[in-house]
Amino acid sequence: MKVVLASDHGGYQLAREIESFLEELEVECVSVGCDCPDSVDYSDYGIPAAESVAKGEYDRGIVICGTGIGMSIAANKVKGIRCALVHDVYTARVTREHNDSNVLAMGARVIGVDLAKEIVKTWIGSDFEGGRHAKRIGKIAEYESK
Ligand SMILES: O=C(CO)[C@H](O)[C@H](O)[C@H](O)COP(=O)(O)O
Repeated sequence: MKVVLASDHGGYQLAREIESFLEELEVECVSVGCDCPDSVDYSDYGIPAAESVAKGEYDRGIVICGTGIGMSIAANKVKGIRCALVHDVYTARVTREHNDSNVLAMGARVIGVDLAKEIVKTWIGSDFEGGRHAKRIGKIAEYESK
């Protein structure tokens, strides 16, 4: 699996932790910034990261800002992206199983490093169940293509 990782300044430190953690998990990860803790705009990093997932350059994306909200709003503007803002392990699993989320957003000012790692591990390791859920996300895709 190939994962693209993006953050703003609010998520910069946590993104570094997640980058190392993905390496431990032997998941290929490419960080597309930001590259230092100086103030930036989450949209400048979240949108290109989401676009690269939508284009198929990466299997999944992880986007991190202060609350995860800005990043999730930005990523979900990209056609084909189902970005889930997750701050607990249950949601991390269910958003893969039910929503087939292809981008994970987290807020570095909301959760700690250990929980973020658990979320990432669970989200990476959970699979879409299909069935009734496929019909539902199909309706979203249909709306998106209007
Ligand atoms: O979009 C956000 C809020 O929903 C992110 O948390 C940003 O990281 C945050 O707005 C950045 O705030 P700052 O005061 O500019 O550090």
